[in-house]
Amino acid sequence: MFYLLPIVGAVFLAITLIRRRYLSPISDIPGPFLASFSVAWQLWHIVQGDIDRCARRWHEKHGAFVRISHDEVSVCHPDAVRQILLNPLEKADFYCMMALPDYRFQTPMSETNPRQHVLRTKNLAAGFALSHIIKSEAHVDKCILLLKKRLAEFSKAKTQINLDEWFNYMAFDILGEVLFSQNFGFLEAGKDLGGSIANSKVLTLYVTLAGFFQGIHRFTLGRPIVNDMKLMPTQHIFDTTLRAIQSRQKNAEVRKDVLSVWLKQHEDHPDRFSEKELYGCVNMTVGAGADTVSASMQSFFYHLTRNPQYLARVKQEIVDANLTADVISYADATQLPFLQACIKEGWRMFPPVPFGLARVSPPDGITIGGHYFAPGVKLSINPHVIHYSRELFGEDASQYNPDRWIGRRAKDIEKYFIAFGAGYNSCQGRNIAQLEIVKATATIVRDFDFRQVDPGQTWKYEARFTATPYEWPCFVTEASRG
Ligand code: HEM
Repeated sequence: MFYLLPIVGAVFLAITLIRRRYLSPISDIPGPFLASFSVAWQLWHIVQGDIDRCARRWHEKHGAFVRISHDEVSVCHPDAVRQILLNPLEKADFYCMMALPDYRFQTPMSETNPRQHVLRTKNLAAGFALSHIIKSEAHVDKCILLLKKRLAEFSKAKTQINLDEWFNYMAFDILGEVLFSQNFGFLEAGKDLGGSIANSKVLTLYVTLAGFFQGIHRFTLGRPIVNDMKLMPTQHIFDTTLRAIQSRQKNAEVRKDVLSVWLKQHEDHPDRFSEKELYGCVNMTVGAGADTVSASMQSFFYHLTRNPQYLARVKQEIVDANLTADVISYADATQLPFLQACIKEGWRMFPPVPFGLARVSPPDGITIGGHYFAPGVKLSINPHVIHYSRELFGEDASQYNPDRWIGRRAKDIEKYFIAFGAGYNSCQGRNIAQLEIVKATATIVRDFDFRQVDPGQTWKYEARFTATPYEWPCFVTEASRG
């Protein structure tokens, strides 16, 4: 009898593959061959780290819709953001993987139901509000000052610097100040303490891949016991968070930081905001808030270094505004329209989340651009693909041009700018990101000049759920301030 098993298995597999390829409601959508019956195409390009560029090439060839797996269509259409992200559609089950370190630690990010998501988000809203975050501005300044000190040291020593590392240290330390009233000490030490940064790269790869195999994940590394015994190979980032919380408990100078607001929320509503959820949310924030900021800072300087005409304009704008404080204030920096345009163009050219934000077609299905998608089909929007669309951003979509964000044209393209996502699931840390990025870019572009060691070298990066460039070493010099 057992000899029949392989035959039954092979027949079952063949039927599944044929059904997926020829009889699925998305069989008519063009796409890579492997994607027509499996998730193999996505997995391969996640491992390769080029899923953003590959998806873009397929869209350039086939237009608005590309089938990127047996049950998922990548969409790049003028109505896509409005109909997919701004509509309260369920998120794809991929997001369940975002409960970290394991499923007991649910967060808004891991919540796929839009109504439940709104409830979970409410617990965090007061902590993430700009009116609250801005109270930490002086402590953000401390970190930027320390970064400036380090850059000045590199300038004097005339040694090359890897900006990916230093911007990551800054972002981590600022997160520490804003969340826990104390930085992590990365800028002071000048190194990746405890391997947290290196580790978060491994975690991103693991989470992005395991999102497709959650059953296996839950029975293996996602089991609570694995986490409780600290066997998770990507444990460092959680340990970093836990250590920060523990050291905060002993800190006599704790301010009204983000954690204090969330702890109060937990005390007031332990039923709807459990201790596990609180810890999950802190993990989520630490995990989401460093490499994305490093990527943004790098994109700003990388593109300006290669476009000296825009660099000169941004510097002149700061000179004209007569901003002389050691660290430019948020209020002042947000009054610099060309600086803002350069930051935004940096995000457009390099969205730190260059991955398909996947939602599920609702019970009645959905029609986009005249094409009907049956209930249950996954529809995803990749910020990289959207941002490089000539149809949406114009013929010069692949060129760095901050001027596109100034004047009348800006309003037309604003609705397609999705570096922070859009709708109910959009980035909750945006205020923190903007506060630090606006201040740090304004201050550093005024006070330093960067020159690539090899000006012809393009940076490298691997696109997974997030992406952070590396390998474009620079020399830094202190700029004269007139
Ligand atoms: C420029 C830097 C950043 C960019 C471009 C960015 C972008 C994004 C994107 C695209 C999403 C997911 C949207 C989706 O899946 O539909 C997201 C989610 C999120 N981000 Fe950010 N992010 C940045 C910085 C930060 C920072 C600094 C923090 C925290 C301090 C943060 C916290 C979060 C959180 C908590 C979520 C989950 C939102 C939810 O599910 O409700 N992000 N971010």
